[in-house]
Amino acid sequence: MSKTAMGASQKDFESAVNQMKLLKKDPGNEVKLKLYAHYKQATEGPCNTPKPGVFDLINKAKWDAWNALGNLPKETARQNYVDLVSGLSSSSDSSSQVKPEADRKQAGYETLVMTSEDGITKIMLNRPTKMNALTTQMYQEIMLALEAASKDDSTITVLTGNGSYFSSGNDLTNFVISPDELEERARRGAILLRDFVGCFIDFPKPLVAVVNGPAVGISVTILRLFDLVYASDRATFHTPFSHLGQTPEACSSYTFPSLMGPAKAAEMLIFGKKLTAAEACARGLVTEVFPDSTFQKEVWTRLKAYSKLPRNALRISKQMIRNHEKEKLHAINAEESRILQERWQSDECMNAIMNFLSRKAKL
Ligand SMILES: CCCC/C=C/CC(=O)SCCNC(=O)CCNC(=O)[C@H](O)C(C)(C)COP(=O)(O)OP(=O)(O)OC[C@H]1O[C@@H](n2cnc3c(N)ncnc32)[C@H](O)[C@@H]1OP(=O)(O)O
Repeated sequence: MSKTAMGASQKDFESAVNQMKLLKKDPGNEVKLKLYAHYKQATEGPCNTPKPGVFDLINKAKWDAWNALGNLPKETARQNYVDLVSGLSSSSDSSSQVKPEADRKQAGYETLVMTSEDGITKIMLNRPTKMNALTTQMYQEIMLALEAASKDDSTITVLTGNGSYFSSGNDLTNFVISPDELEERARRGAILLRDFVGCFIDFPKPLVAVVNGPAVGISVTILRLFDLVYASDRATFHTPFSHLGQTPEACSSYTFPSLMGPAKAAEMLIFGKKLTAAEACARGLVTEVFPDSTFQKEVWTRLKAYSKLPRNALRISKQMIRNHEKEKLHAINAEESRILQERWQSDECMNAIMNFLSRKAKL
C-alpha cells in the first residue's frame, strides 16, 4: 500500500519496529506505553482482551493504553507508531541509519521544510498526507524555526503548507492518551499552546502567511498575528471549536471581534461557520486572494519585491504597529490556554475527538 494513499506503509511500520530495537536511550514509560498501544492497535486492532487485575500494575497500564485507542483504525495506529519512532530516533544517538541526502530535511526539522533565499525565510508545514495537522513535535519545531528566522539575515518570514491543505489544525491524535494521563497532558498542552502563540505575538520581523489551501482551527486563528495573509481562492477558513467541545485560542477571542465585529466573530468562533477566501478577505482576516492557478507565482513575485525593501525600516514599522497590543495579547493568550486546559479534560471534548478518530465525524 502506498504511503501517499494510506499514511505509513507496512514497510515503514516494519522499519520503525526494527528501529525501536536499536534505540539505545530509554524513552520513558509514557512513551513506551504509547508505542505499545499503537503497535497492538496496528497489528491486532481494537483491544478485546480481558482487563488485567488491579494488582497486575504493568499489564493493566498496557491494557489501559491500548484500550484508550478505542476504534482507532489500524492504518492510523500504524502511522502514529511510525511518527512516534521517527520523533524518538531524531533525538537519539542510535539514529545511526542516516537518511539518504535527498530525503533529509534542512536543519534537522522532521515535520517542516525550512529554506532561506532572496531575503525570505520560508517555513513549510510538511505532513501533506495528514493535511499538515499539527503534532506536538510540529508545534515545537515551528517555535524553533521562528526563533531561527527571527535571528537570521532574511527580511521576511513566510509560513505555508505543503500539499493541498494549509493545515487541518491541531492533530487530534495528540489527545490519544490513557485517562490517567489526561490531567497532566492537558496541563502540558496548555503550556505548549501558550508558548507557541507567544512566539507569534513576539515575532519581530514581517510575518506572512501563504495560505495555499484550506485552514482549520488554530491555523486560522493564528492568522490575525501575521502581518500579511495571502490566500489561494481554494482556501477555506474553518474554526469548529464548539463541534470539538473546545474554545477559541491564539488570541482570537479578542482579535476576531475587534477585526470583524462581535456578530461576525461569533458566527465563526461559536458556531463554526466555514468561510471562503473571499469572505475571509471581506472580514479583514485575509489581505488578498489569488486564483489558485497563479497563486504561487503571483505571491512569490510580490514577496521577492517586498524583501528588497530596507530591512530595518520594515522591522521597526511592524513593531510600531504591533507593540500597542502585545501585553494585552499575552494576557489573553494565557487565559485562553487556561480555559482550554479545562476543556480538553471535558467529556464534550473527549467524545468529539473519539468520534473523529473512529471516523464517525468529520468536518
Ligand atoms: C497544543 C495546542 C492545541 C491547539 C488547539 C487547536 C484547536 C484546533 O486546531 S481545532 C481543529 C482540529 N482539526 C480538525 O478538527 C480537523 C479534523 N480533520 C478533518 O475533519 C478532516 O481530516 C479534513 C476535513 C481536514 C480533511 O478531510 P479529507 O476527507 O479531505 O481528508 P482525510 O482523509 O480526513 O484526512 C487525510 C488524513 O489526515 C488525517 N487528518 C487530517 N486532519 C487531521 C487532524 N486535525 N488530526 C489528526 N489527523 C488528521 C486524517 O485522519 C487522515 O489520516 P489517515 O489517512 O491516516 O486516515
